[in-house]
Amino acid sequence: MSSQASPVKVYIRIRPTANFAHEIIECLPDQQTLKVRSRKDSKKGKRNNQLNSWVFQLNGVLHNVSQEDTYDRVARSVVLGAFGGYNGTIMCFGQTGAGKTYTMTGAAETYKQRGIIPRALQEVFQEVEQRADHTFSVHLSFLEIYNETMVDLLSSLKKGKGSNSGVLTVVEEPGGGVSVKGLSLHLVHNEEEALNLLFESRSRTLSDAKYITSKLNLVDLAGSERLSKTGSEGQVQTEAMYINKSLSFLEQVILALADSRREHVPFRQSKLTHALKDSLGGNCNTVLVANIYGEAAQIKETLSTLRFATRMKCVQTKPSINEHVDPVLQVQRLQKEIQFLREELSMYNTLTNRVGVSNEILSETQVEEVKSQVQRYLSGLLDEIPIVSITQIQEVFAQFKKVLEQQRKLREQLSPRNTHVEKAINTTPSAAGEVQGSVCAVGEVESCGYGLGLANSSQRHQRGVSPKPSKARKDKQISSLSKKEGAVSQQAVENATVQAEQPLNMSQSDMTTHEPQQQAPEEPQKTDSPPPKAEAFEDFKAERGSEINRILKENKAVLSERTARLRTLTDVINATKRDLDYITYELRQFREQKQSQGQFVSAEGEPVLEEAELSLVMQLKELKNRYRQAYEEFRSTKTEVSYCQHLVNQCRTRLLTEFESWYNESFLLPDEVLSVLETGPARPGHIPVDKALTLVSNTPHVLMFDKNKCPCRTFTRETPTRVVLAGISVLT
Ligand SMILES: Nc1ncnc2c1ncn2[C@@H]1O[C@H](COP(=O)(O)OP(=O)(O)OP(=O)(O)O)[C@@H](O)[C@H]1O
Repeated sequence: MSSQASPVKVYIRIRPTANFAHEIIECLPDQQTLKVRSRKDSKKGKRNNQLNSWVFQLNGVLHNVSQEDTYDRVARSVVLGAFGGYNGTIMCFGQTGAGKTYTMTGAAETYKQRGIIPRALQEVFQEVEQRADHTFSVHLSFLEIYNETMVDLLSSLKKGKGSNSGVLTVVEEPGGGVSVKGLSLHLVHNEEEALNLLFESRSRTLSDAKYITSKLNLVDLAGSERLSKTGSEGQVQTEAMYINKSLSFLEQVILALADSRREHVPFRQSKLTHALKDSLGGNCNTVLVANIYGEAAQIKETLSTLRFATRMKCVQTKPSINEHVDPVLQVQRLQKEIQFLREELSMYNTLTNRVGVSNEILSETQVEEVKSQVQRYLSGLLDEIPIVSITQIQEVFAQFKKVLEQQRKLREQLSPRNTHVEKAINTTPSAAGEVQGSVCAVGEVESCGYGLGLANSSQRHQRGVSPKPSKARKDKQISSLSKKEGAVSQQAVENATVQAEQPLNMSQSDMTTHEPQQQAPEEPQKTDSPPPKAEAFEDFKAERGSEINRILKENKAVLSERTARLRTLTDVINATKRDLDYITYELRQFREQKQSQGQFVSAEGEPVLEEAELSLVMQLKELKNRYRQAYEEFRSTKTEVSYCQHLVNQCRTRLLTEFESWYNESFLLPDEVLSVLETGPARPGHIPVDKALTLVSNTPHVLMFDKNKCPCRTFTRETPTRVVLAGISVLT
């Protein structure tokens, strides 16, 4: 597919600060220009009052811009582009601590401050729902590039496609794209599942003769700190060097791409540039967010980030639709179309009051209805079985055959089990049973927005697959349908409630049972016995841990509020469902009665809808609307509850972890370790006691707690580069 060159879009995001350097950095009102003024370097001790100034023209300057607006301006079009078959990459670049993770992932503490990745996932699944006429599949991968090693952060999860638990390698694809061989792909069906994968560690997809695929790369790059500034040594220095090296390779690639005279672009120099090859130089809508500090002390890093951002603006990519042709999917598409036309026809029959006329394969409910008619006919309760369609006649014969078959078996069998069979034959389905079955079908609102009197496609009788489902299986299906698609289970709501309301009081058992990975190791003996943990925890919550404790409480309050809303919605849905069932039953009774009396027709021979029937139909419509709305709100609230639940868990874990470290440092660590901690660059309050104790024999300056709390990274100096890949396939 032909494509036009399009420059990479570049945004600057400034981390909020109370010390914003207004005299140095100026954001112009067009929200696209940044002016930076700086005094020239003094050379050889001479004073230099000359000013340098630079103007950076970008696609947007995000200064004091919320997470929501950042997503709207930076990411939305790229994410939606993926639905049109365009690959997309959104990445953050910038100095350590300038806000890359905040922009990509968001603050761990609040739902409102979630970043581009969770919002992109939410948008993806909202779109999937809205585009009911397409078939989608979404896969998720999570890749970390660290010291030139690629790590699959979801490799431990089962059911991942493509994982080979071996070394990951970047491979060039025939079409010019790249992919990471061995990286596991996880099929996700909804936002909740996707977020769970993300929280646990932290695409490519399907569908028509013409189907499109796209992948979204959401990249949180490592910090671009200058090595000299980190003052690091040993292991940390090695890591920082790797990170600097891969970022400088990135810069080289950008330089080469921005220079039209350069023929060779050194993509293969590092894993990062190789993996991002099609994002930087290929078929992709690419957006860069350059994160900077607004403070005078960071001006050198800021300038270097801004220069990188400007160069990136010169890079052109060629986004094009990834369209493919698949004959198997062509068949699927036609089947879908037939299904759609059948539904349309059935809808037409219902609206024109051609009651019972059906041109499609009978649903489970309709089969049950025919069965009941046959049984009533055989027992003399019904004089004749009205003929409405070919498929219905076939089913009538099938039911007769079934009865004959059962009678034959009955005659053959002499064992006491016969009574069972006999019972089964003579038992007509109870009225309640019938209502229940039909209600499930009618209560479910069709995704295309109508479907009066239609069962959901998943509930339809699939004769080709299973012509005669057993009674037991049918019962099971019916009950599971009523649970799954009709009434909303209280269990999910209750689970959330339990979690939301769980108080966080510390006892010794809390520390060991809830957070086994943070379990305090054997405590060293100090001469002064430390205070009881429960007591110390209360002090900690009131002082050092007050902020995170406050956030935890806030999140719990939000969680409780959303859970309560979920409960209310559950009640509304269940009540609406009951009403739906009742009205459906009434309508059916009414129609059956009407049919037995003969139909009213107009002068033109059209069936006439009586007032009572019309009223029932209108009520049904109104109830379906109400049901659909409540159900939609229920689903989004459920996702929100699940997200808030994760936040509460994270805060709880953080509070406990920080308390553990604080307790260890305050009461358990030997003085020599504490003095090392005071002089080294380790962040206070974050050193697990067992690790800290090894300080005595190690180089002191290599400690830094990784803010993402990845257990294997406790002592990494920098955050590694992380890439979330969401692959989307669309059957058009
Ligand atoms: N726009 C913002 N609004 C509010 N807080 C922010 C913003 N940007 C960054 N922060 C805060 O600044 C701190 C550092 O940000 P963050 O961890 O995102 O930096 P980073 O660039 O990812 O650093 P690293 O290179 O170490 O990964 C975090 O506490 C974050 O919440």
